[in-house]
Amino acid sequence: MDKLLIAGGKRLSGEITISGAKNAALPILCAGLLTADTVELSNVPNLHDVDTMLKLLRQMGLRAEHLGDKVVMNGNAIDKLEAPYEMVKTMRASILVLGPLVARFGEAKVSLPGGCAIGSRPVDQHIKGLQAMGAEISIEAGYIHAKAKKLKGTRIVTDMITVTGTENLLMAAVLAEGETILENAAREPEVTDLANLLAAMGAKIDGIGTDRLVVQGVDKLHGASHAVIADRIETGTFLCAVAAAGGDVTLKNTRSDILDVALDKLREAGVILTSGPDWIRVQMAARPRAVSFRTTEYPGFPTDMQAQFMALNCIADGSSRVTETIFENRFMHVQELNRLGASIAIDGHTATVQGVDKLVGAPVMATDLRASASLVIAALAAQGQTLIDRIYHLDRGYDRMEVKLSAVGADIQRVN
Ligand SMILES: CC(=O)N[C@H]1[C@@H](OP(=O)(O)OP(=O)(O)OC[C@H]2O[C@@H](n3ccc(=O)[nH]c3=O)[C@H](O)[C@@H]2O)O[C@H](CO)[C@@H](O)[C@@H]1O
Ligand SMILES: C=C(OP(=O)(O)O)C(=O)O
Repeated sequence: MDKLLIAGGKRLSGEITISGAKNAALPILCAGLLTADTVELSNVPNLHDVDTMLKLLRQMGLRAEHLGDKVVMNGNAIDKLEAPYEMVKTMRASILVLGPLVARFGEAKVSLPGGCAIGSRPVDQHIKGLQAMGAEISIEAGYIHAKAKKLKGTRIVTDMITVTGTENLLMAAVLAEGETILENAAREPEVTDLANLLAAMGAKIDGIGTDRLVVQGVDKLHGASHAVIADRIETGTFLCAVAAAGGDVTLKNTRSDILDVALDKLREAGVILTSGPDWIRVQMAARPRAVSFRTTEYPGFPTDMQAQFMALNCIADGSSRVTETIFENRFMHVQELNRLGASIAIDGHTATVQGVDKLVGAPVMATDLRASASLVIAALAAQGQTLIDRIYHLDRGYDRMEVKLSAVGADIQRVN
């Protein structure tokens, strides 16, 4: 099993090119199920989750070629309307085939994802929305069976803001009969990216980028070309890495306007940031100042950046409070950070971090995707060597992270 070996204390300097967003690419690949025509994608990140999604879609009959950052897919021969447990258990985003399959083929059988390291993560809102659109849904032997001759547009108010729930219902609504209104919709840039692709495929969607999506169903969608939006979480992760290790790095092929709150927090921590339309430069020469925050839905502070900022707070001057409001169990990195010498105490949904002068390398274990990223950041700032085990979590969502970090001077290697 691969591990990362990091010798900390190196300043980072140079350029890193940011990949396309995992959380946009995954729903966008599922949108290939919605048409018999060809959809051409660029800026697709090279990630395990993308490979898993392509494997799932291919076994449904989608033809997909994947070369570099390009995917060309065609859905004119879909013949298996099922997402098996073996795949769904390795990637929760597999649930995103549910809406497109029911909308285009009137039927789907998708394994229930179950909980994961960060929370119980039910999909009741996906089911509630499809039922409101007329789908008959039963749960049997761990599978969601959904059937609808033709989905019918309606007004859906989800109980909470859900990212993949909004995406699933949006992909269902574009081929439903009549008007669907999605109230309380997620506004994450990845939802907007999916909506923009659907519009390019002929979907009629008003309110893109807002919390009220109004969709007029069409009989069919056609092919389109689309470049996946930059990964704001990969961007934020490298920004935190430079903030923690010190240095001067320019991130290319990314955007600052989809990371506003995280950038404000970095400035509060003492980081110098400058940006242009497709780049962000990060400079850090001092010890970071501690910053407190609460995770919330976009455009608030992203839960997917919580662990990385926690790592930064570990070596900051002062104490901070970090409150996680989206997932009930997203503090698994705390015990591992404490193994490196951090001083973090958890009380319910809030972690209090007392900044320490130094972290010292140790063997640690990655528990989920962003927890892994936080350990990499802490290891880059720590004295001595850190060995991070179970980095298959990291590979789910980061495109060659160790290669990108080595190129800016980090001492990081992948070992068995
Ligand atoms: C592939 C993808 O895009 N993953 C992202 C997506 O996950 P995901 O879409 O799974 O997260 P949601 O936005 O759905 O979850 C938000 C909250 O709503 C709850 N909930 C959600 C749906 C539902 O039917 N019932 C329910 O109770 C969840 O348990 C959680 O507490 O958004 C999360 C929140 O920004 C991010 O951390 C993930 O990186
Ligand atoms: C939680 C995440 O992803 P997923 O929803 O795929 O588990 C994430 O990207 O941080």
